[in-house]
Amino acid sequence: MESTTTSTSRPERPVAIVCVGLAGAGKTTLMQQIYAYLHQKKEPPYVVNLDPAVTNLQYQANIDIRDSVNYKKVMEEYGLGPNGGIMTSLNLFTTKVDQVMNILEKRAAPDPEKPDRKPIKRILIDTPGQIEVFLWSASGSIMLDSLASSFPTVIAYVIDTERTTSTATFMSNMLYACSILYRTKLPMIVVFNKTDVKDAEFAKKWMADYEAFREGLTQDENSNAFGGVEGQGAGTGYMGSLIDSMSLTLEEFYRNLNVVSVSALKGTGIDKFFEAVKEKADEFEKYYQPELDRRRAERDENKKKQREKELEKMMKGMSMGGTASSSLLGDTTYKEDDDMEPLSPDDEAEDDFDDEDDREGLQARYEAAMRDQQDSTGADASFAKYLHTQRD
Ligand SMILES: Nc1nc2c(ncn2[C@@H]2O[C@H](COP(=O)(O)OP(=O)(O)OP(=O)(O)O)[C@@H](O)[C@H]2O)c(=O)[nH]1
Repeated sequence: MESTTTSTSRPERPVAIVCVGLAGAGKTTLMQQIYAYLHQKKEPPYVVNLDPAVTNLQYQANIDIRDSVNYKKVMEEYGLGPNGGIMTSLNLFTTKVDQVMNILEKRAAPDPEKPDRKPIKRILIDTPGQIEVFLWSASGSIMLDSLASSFPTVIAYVIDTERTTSTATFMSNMLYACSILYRTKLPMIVVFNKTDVKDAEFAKKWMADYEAFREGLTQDENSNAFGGVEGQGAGTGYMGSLIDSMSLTLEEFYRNLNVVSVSALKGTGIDKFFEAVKEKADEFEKYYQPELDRRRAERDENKKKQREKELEKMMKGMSMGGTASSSLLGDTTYKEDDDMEPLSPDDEAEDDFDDEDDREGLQARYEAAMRDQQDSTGADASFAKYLHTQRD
């Protein structure tokens, strides 16, 4: 990957690790293992649990969505099913995202009042197993955007290795990972978990060598894994040729991933996991941060233009031409350290406007995220429709 912009040098920031994966892949067990590992190294992480439906957390979360939202009550009150309940709970929690970010930012910096307390180095985020509810919802976007705007953020996509041994399930998992990458635009680590039950070497080989994957595919076709008539291979052959071409298409995607094998249960592979986190966090600073900065500058510029337009409209409404009105203003430039006059009642009104602006900020981010969802591809649009039915 070539970087076009150089990242500005920043003080070292904690890395946020967001654990995502299908239900039962082992996210919570991995979080628990990482938590124990970091405590042992005397570098305790800051932990955020975003799974409102989890019943038994094996680690101590610093911020827990369940403290703010009662998922069961949300389901009852809004007459929702489990997925709708999780999504609504996340939406409700998102209204607190600014508070959460404030806390994280405070904990990431040294506290002069508590010189013994070391700034955190890692933030761990556990997410619901209903992966789409988190990643494809407005609240998921807001949370990830907020995290990535303050910290290098890495996605750890956890896979149950034992359940991905056929070429078809493997490909489904990789396509899922690919869609997460497109959705989040964040660096990703693929974590093959449960390697105490099934070694992940076969999967790593499939990702590194197309011929090896092709061989696995032929074996699956010959063993009738795609539902053809016994002894006659893979039915129409459609599945086999689709998986084959997908594998070629994904070669570029595989090249930019870090892949690690762990057993969250036994605690193996955790060192390698942290090496991958370090690599991806560096990649974030080098390649993703400049892009984020560029997008932020573009957004600010658009906002400024919009304000200028509104101002011009307002001036026209007051029958004051742009030039005439600007000539009524002195050419004083205010600086941050200029002495401030006491606030007049008018100024106070303006201050209220700023507060209002802040409140509208969250609303605007919701709307932008929703728009984003609807502006996407056809599949995305049908998903948005699904989400609407969930909300209704
Ligand atoms: N053998 C083995 N079992 C594991 C491993 N990691 C997790 N498990 C088991 O897999 C099951 C699911 O683990 P969880 O950590 O709850 O999975 P999750 O992804 O958080 O599940 P959801 O909360 O439903 O999304 C549990 O029974 C774990 O004990 C592993 O490395 N090896």
